[in-house]
Amino acid sequence: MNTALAVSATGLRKSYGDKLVLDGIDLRIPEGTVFALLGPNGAGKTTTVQILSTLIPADAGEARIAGHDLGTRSDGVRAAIGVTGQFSAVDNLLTAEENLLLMADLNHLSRREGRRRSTDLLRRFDLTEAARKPVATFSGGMRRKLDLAMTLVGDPRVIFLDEPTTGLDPRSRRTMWEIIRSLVVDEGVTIFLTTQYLEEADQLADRIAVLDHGRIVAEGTAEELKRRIPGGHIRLRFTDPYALETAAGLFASTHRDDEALTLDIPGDGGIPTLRSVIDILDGASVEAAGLTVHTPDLDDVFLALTSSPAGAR
Ligand SMILES: Nc1ncnc2c1ncn2[C@@H]1O[C@H](COP(=O)(O)OP(=O)(O)OP(=O)(O)O)[C@@H](O)[C@H]1O
Repeated sequence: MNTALAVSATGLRKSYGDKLVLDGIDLRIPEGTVFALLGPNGAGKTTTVQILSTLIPADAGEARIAGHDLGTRSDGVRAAIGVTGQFSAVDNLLTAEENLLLMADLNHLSRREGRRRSTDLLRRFDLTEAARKPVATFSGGMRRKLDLAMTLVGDPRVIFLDEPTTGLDPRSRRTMWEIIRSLVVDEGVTIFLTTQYLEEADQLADRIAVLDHGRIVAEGTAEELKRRIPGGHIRLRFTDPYALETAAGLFASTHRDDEALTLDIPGDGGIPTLRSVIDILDGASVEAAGLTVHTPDLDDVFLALTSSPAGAR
């Protein structure tokens, strides 16, 4: 029954001059999930976030965020969302605590409530020790954490994270991932994430949309996307060469490895394909010792679906 949508959009379009940046974007993001908008540089990710977070108007299309219409209730949208982006709101000259208290003021929290939230968030983001230090002395990872903590002061239901881990080292990236996951699991917030990192989308997102030249060229779970492109296969393992030989004769196109006693059959890892492979083996009374499904990784998906290769950036 969990069908409430945190974000829904139809036909979002945006041009700058005669450059078409978004060419009709449709989105449906259920509450309490992580959605990743994945795309190469210039695909239109930031523009999408800017429109959905009321920073810029769309030329056409409709959207509802946390139940509020973007066109007619932008104040309601703003009250329900948090945005952390490539241009962070963190003030370098202030301390972490001062930044948080400033946010509390901007959100009209009482002094007492502001202090309480700020102490809470510093603890939760492991910034208590650094609370009284100027942000100018912070590492990139600490700064990102503070940026997200500042967004949380307003208790948003939908959080837009525009490339939240770009430039972070692997350890800081993992810390951010854990924080993002805990926001969804513990508080049921909805995360709208943009990223150029396939691994990030794979790790975090319930659903991924691939944006290219202002259009969504594919959407699904990471597994669904991986299954959509060629390169996937089902690998059968046998214990004797005779079984391998017999099995190889049963399928039209295969790749066999006589030393490893394996046979690769091209195809997706969907249930119907698996069932038909097993049925064919059963029909010929050939017994396989093991079966594994190999799907291409998201890198393959990205390269296959986007016209400007990820590696060329
Ligand atoms: N204010 C603007 N005026 C003119 N063109 C713009 C403006 N903002 C964005 N664009 C253009 O729109 C296209 C999409 O930009 P956008 O920032 O949304 O892409 P992106 O997918 O977020 O890329 P990146 O990963 O580099 O941030 C780009 O070609 C960009 O040059």
